[in-house]
Amino acid sequence: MQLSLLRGLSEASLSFASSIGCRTTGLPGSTLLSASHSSSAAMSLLESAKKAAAFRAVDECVKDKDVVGVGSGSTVVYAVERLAERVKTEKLQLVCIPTSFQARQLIVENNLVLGDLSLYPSLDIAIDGADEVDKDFTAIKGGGGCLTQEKIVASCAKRFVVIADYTKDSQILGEQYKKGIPIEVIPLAYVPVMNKIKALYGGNVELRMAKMKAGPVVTDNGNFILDWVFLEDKFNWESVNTQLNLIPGVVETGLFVNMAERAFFGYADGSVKEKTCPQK
Ligand SMILES: O=C(CO)[C@H](O)[C@H](O)COP(=O)(O)O
Repeated sequence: MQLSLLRGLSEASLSFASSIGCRTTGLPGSTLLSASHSSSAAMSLLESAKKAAAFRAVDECVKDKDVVGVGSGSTVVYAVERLAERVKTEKLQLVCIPTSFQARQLIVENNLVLGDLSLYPSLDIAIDGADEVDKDFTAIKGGGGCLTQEKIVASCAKRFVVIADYTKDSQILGEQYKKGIPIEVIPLAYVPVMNKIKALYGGNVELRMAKMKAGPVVTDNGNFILDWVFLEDKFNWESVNTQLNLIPGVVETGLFVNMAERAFFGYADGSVKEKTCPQK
């Protein structure tokens, strides 16, 4: 099946499912059933793609005695699953460094050895998901709000490897991921930071709101997240990242520039597109 068709199927069924979620009365049961079936079919296609990327990356990039940075998000769940399988079957000795509360839980639940940056400040490899990766290997991260710890851990690793499904593989940032650049901020500074970003670069900046709690999302570090939806497509991301980090109150940005060495993009049929950064 063509990729665009797969993506269309996935998006159409997901948006249809969410639209009927608001008005389920009056729809015949069979319509609901088929909508939820096509929605879960699209979901499982994406899950297969994530799993393929994660398994391939762990198999190709992790070796015995590595200190491994464990990223956050739904794709990383499969990477941890594969790490645990390899530890069991191949008796690998690994130490895993988490990038979030979620990653820590995954490491512990999968009986992997948990470390931290004070004990292991130098990592062999960090494996993490991404919201989008452009042709220059610049990545947007932080869709799950864990960008600061993710960037710290990745910066301590000799190799930073991205795992993602095919929908994250773009020519330019913003081509597919429309939610903007996540930026972690100290809570008291969020309005001045929003105003400064808009004055510098235009676009729209929003405070990320929680879904199951009143008020904003609070990060693992006790901070807020801004999402900057940019309008231009010709930014020099290295310079933007530097400038954003100079705004007082900004903790870190979700722009990962010159960090990833390899990217593994999985497809629903189990195949994986591997890319290596030419600059690395
Ligand atoms: O940066 C992240 C969390 O802060 C995630 O890695 C990113 O959002 C991708 O997540 P997923 O694997 O669920 O698509």
